[in-house]
Amino acid sequence: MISLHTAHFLNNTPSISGRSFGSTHLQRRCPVGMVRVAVGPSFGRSTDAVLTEEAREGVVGAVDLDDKSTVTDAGVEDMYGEDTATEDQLVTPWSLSVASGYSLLRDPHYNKGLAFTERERDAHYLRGLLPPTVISQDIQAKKMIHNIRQYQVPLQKYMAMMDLQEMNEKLFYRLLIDNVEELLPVVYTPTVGEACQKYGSIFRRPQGLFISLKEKGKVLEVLKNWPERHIQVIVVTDGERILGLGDLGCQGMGIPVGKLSLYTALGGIRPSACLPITIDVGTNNEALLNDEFYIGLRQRRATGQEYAELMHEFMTAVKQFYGERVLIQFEDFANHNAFDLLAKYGSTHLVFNDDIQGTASVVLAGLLTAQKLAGKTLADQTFLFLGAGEAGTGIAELIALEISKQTNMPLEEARKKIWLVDSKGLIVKSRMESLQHFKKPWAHEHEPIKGLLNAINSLKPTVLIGSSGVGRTFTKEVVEAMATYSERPVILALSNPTSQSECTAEEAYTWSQGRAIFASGSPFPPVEFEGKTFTPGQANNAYIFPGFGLGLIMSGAIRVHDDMLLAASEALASQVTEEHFAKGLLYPPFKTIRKISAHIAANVATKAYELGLATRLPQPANLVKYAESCMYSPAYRSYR
Ligand SMILES: NC(=O)C1=CN([C@@H]2O[C@H](COP(=O)(O)OP(=O)(O)OC[C@H]3O[C@@H](n4cnc5c(N)ncnc54)[C@H](OP(=O)(O)O)[C@@H]3O)[C@@H](O)[C@H]2O)C=CC1
Ligand SMILES: CC(=O)C(=O)O
Ligand SMILES: [Mg+2]
Repeated sequence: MISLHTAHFLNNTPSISGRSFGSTHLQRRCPVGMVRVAVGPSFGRSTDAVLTEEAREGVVGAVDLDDKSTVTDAGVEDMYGEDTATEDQLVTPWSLSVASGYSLLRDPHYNKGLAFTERERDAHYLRGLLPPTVISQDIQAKKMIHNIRQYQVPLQKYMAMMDLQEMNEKLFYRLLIDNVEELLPVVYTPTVGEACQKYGSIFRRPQGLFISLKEKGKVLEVLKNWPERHIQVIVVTDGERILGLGDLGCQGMGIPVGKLSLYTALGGIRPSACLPITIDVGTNNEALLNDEFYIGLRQRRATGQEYAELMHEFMTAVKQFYGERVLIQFEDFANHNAFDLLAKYGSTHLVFNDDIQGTASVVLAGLLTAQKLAGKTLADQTFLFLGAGEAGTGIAELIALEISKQTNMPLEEARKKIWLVDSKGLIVKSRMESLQHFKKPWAHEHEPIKGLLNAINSLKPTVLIGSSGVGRTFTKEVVEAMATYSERPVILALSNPTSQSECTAEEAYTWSQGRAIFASGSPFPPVEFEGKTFTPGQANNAYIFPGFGLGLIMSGAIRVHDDMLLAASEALASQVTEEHFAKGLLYPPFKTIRKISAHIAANVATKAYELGLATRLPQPANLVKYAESCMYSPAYRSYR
């Protein structure tokens, strides 16, 4: 029923390079068994297919590989033997190596839907598979955004966007790039948080790679299952601290997927170079363990050596398979692993912890702007954090580094301007023995204090930063106290998603009588107060990581250095114009994010060259232009 051909189909195939998932997979895993086969009309007559070793050996009962007489122009029904095989018989999962016809329409990377031209419809066996009309990507984008706006429920918008990503990748990115301010809250915080919570229920098709304890000893094999070889950025989570929502186990996958879609839309990294990964070592979330729709391992989290061994195997396999220059972004790990992973792999791999380093860089950028708005230098301010974990201590350290650079003050001295409160109260010297290592630099001489308000009244901070993951902790009393000690208090409610935000924009402005300089991790709409409109900024690492990653990739950097974070902050702050200042904005609007990312990338790359960490030589003359020229475009390509 299937006849084997070789040379004929080599000459006759459409020349789009093969990218369909299963086929590249089979080609890589079964190079010996790869032969070309002619397949029936429903899959396009000139497509290449890949035949596995098993198929050649005749494991598909209904397929006679040696019978050359049965392929006809009329086609052969049940050619894969799926209908006739009984449930316990083996069936070969056929796949095509060159997308054409029906499979082309189902390949999100190449699909253009109704935008396929008449010529392409002829050349690629699409006749009849599409209705007659041909429309432009502009019209497609207009229709899609109109449809998405019809949904009232954010999660429905999220699902519509995910469906689009799986159907037509270029249209997805076109929509996201053109409507970034509207769609960022859909594909990213806050909606991505709800999507992760409900991931099991809304799960349709797997995205990214899942590496669980079951794959221990086989991680390299798992990486080989991914259809792309030229990976430049991996975002990896183990799902233990998803935004401020806690342990969501395997369902944390929504975060790497979302972050990587921003890498492409905001930073211009090609989608095929991005790989989302979730490491599943179990979950301690009882509700998920008892949820019949839960998609992850049903066991409590592995810790200690078992955890470290899987992570080490993963890190080793990634470097072995993708090389020294693949960027591994750690995302939403719990702090008891995050700091150790960064320290352990920082000197051997190109690693970046977004929650520690990306957040630090974005907040520092906002503070550099705020120092102009408030008319004070960083060294003039007193900083108080609610939350002393990854975000809190990461930001604190970068502020101290910047103060030290600005004033030549020793780092130790600069740190004394910064205070942190954790779940047990103010971090002070007398708690030193019991403190986790990342809190120790912040244990200053002071009497113990319980409660944020007491800490504010004692320390009289001018900058208050929320990074505890606990919502509604900046109460009216807290904001009013901040406004008592400073004419222009800086209040940053960083915790995500919106439900965990320390306060709303409206609360910050009204309780401070319009004097607060405010930004939040998740977006809030503008606020009217006493006839004036206040536009809150979004202090979110999404401003930094896409451009930061682009800078590393385009310079071929092999390690991340703190000075690169400072360089990224300066680049972001430099994009805030007088017009933005006038509106009290700490950050430039997201709608110019690609330009912002190009500047961040250029500054980061410059630093990589200065530090001797860049391997792409010679250094391009104009790094901003070079960054722009590297960026992915969602415009459709013409297929020959
Ligand atoms: N806007 C942005 O770009 C980013 C925002 N975030 C957000 O920041 C939040 C925290 O993230 P991260 O730092 O990684 O989390 P961590 O778990 O590392 O840190 C949380 C910290 O908050 C403290 N904490 C918890 N509850 C309270 C409480 N009731 N009162 C005082 N302190 C408390 C914890 O105290 P203890 O140490 O005693 O347990 C810990 O120090 C999350 O909501 C996350 O979404 C994170 C990264 C980027
Ligand atoms: C923004 C982000 O990285 C977080 O909330 O974890
Ligand atoms: Mg994060």
